[in-house]
Formats: sequence, structure tokens, C-alpha cells
Amino acid sequence: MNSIDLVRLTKRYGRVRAVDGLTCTVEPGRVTGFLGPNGAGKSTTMRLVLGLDRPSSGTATVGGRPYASLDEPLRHVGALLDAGAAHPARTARDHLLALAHSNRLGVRRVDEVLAETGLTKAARRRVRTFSLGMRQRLGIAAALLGDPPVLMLDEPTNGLDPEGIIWVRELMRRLAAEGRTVLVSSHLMAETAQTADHVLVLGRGRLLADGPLAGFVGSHGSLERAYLELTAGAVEYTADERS
Ligand SMILES: Nc1ncnc2c1ncn2[C@@H]1O[C@H](COP(=O)(O)OP(=O)(O)OP(=O)(O)O)[C@@H](O)[C@H]1O
Repeated sequence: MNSIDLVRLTKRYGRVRAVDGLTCTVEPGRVTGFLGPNGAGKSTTMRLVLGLDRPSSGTATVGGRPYASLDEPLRHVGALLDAGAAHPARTARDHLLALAHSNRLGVRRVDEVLAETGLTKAARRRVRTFSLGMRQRLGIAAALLGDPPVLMLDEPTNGLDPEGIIWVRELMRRLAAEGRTVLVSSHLMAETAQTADHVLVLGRGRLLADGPLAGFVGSHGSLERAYLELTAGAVEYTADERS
């Protein structure tokens, strides 16, 4: 099974519990929206799954194995965490070629993902000349490179124009329909409502909800209303505190 399994996953930074006893399973064959206010712990959770940070306690596994134990990890898990991850002096194609090489993937796959993300014409341009939206597309191209059964995308629509947002939505839906596990964090409720089958909601590192989108929205009328009601007590910064 290509699920992502979190068991009592906890990460403390000093006194902050960024992730606090998180237990849940992200299942294949559906898009799981990963929601929560700023600072709720979404990115930290993804970093823990990818072995970029060590849990204080608990475990995060992909297909039953810790990410660090995977050979050629791009073939197992594709991730978009930070659209600024590519070296600015490299061309888009060289960036993908380096990643492909380290995971024994062929050049043909690089050209395929460039085409799939609409970057073929920009492939030989340096990343520093890319707009935010183009960087997002390059990050998504990197995530798709190993044709992985599991994808984790942190706010993939950031910086994308309306056409790009629709493209991401359709891509997520297709990847899930192919039986892949797709975890997508977002602050865009209307977009998530159109993309996700299932939602996980975090607040202050804790799991506030884990269920099908339709059940979560329930009688609230919209995902946004259901979300705001659930997270009202879990928002780190309010306008009053800022002023
Ligand atoms: N490296 C770090 N050192 C110290 N604190 C950190 C570190 N990384 C994250 N945190 C803290 O952990 C908490 C969770 O942050 P995280 O970035 O995971 O939240 P998030 O849900 O992804 O937020 P956003 O929606 O704003 O991206 C926050 O309080 C944040 O300040």
C-alpha cells in the first residue's frame, strides 16, 4: 500500500509543539486536502515525512517505510515543498537532469515532465529568470519526475495564474484517479473544495478533522465556513494581536 502513515508524530521546536501527536493515514486513490491556519504544522509534517527533519517522537512512513530508507526516493515520493529550491544559475532542464541522474532516471523522463508542466520552451532558461508561477511548475515537474505513487505538494497553486490553477486541479484529480496518494496543502478553500475528496485539518499541530470533504462541509454550506468554525480557536495570530 502506498499510504502515508503518521503515528503519534510529534515535533517540538523549543517550547513550540509544531506537530503534536498526529495519527492519521493518507490513502491512495484520492486527493487529500491538508488545511490549517498559518503555523498549524502542515509544512513541518511534510518535512518530517520527507526526512528533512527528525520527529521528537512518533513515526512517519510512506508505504510502510521511513523515507530515509527508500532507494531512489523520487520513484516513491514526489514532493513540492519550496518553489525556490532550484539553483537560480541552473537551467530548468539541467536542474531536472541532475535530479534524474541521482535517481537513475533517463533524459526522456526529463523532457516528458517539462512538456507535462508546460515548460518545454523555457527549459534552457536559467531558473533565476523564472516567474513564481514558472518556478512552481518546475517544482511540480521535479515532483513528477520519478512517476511516483505518492505526491505531497505544499501550496502548489501559489503564484499560478487562473489557467495554471485549473491545470494543477486537473493534474491532482488525474493523479488520484490513477490510484496515487495525493496530499495537497492549501489556504484556498474554494480551490480545495473543487479538488479534494478528503480533508485533514490541523490546528496548533493537532488533528482537528480527518474525513471526506462532503461530510466535513456537512450543513455548513461551504468548506470555508466549516473550516473557519472548526479552526476559530486554533488561529495563532489575529488582527488584534498584530496591531
Ligand atoms: N525550523 C524551525 N524552528 C523553529 N520553529 C519552527 C521551525 N519550523 C517551523 N516552526 C514553527 O512550527 C510551527 C508550525 O509551522 P509550519 O511552517 O509547519 O506551519 P504551516 O501550517 O505550514 O504554516 P503556513 O500555513 O503558514 O505555511 C510554527 O509555530 C512555526 O513557527
